[in-house]
Amino acid sequence: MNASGGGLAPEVRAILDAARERPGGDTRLSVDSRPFPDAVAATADAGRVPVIAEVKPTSPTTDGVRDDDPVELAREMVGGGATALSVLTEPEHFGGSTESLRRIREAVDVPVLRKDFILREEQLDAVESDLILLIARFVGEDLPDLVAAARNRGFQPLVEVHTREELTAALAAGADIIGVNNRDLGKLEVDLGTFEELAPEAPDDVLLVAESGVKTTDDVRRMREAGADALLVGTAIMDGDVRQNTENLTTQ
Ligand SMILES: O=P(O)(O)OC[C@@H](O)[C@@H](O)c1c[nH]c2ccccc12
Repeated sequence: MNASGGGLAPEVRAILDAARERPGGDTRLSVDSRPFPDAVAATADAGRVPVIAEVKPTSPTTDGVRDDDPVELAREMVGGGATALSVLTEPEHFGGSTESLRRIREAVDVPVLRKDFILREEQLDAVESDLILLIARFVGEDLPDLVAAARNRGFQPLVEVHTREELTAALAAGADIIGVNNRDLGKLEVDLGTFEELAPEAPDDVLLVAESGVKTTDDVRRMREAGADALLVGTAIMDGDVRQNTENLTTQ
């Protein structure tokens, strides 16, 4: 299944339709990016859990909108020990903006991931970030070209997969940072077993991120035992005291 949208939840289809229309930047970016693998290694060496904390004001699977200043949320996440931040820039379904990302990246010194639904090369040029998300299912056969286009601009691509076939495609495209999304974009249901199933299939030199559905320190332990080098956590951090939530999940 690729960008045609077949087999997807209606919410996800709407997100993709909007993403297809979104313009890119006018000039090709050249980013001086903060190395994510070094940040992960430094956190692990310090005996903490590498967590990418996600600034996600809302989502199709969340009730309500969190309208605190995104920069303030980002600072609290870093204060709570986040190794990196993920910032939604999708405006219509996640309450994100490229402006939030720009301000956050200026305010913190950890690597920042741009979370959006990139489908075309020019969309990489909308705003600078350190990491950029490419979703294997949505970009289909364009994945190798987009990975190369992202790297040529200085971004570190994080390729998101959910199935064995997508993992194979990500590896063939040369991805070295791979996120396994525990959420099935067909039904929007979360199963931490997805990461457990796919992680053993990835070579050791790939940096593996467990994405979605991590709520408790038991979930953290489970994903780490299954081979997660880092965890991407949104909802469980955004819900309540952001700094405290981050601290709880980064302390092992
Ligand atoms: O809120 P959660 O369950 O902790 O999930 C975070 C993150 O993995 C999720 O927001 C996500 C994973 N892949 C995405 C792609 C686009 C937008 C959002 C996402």
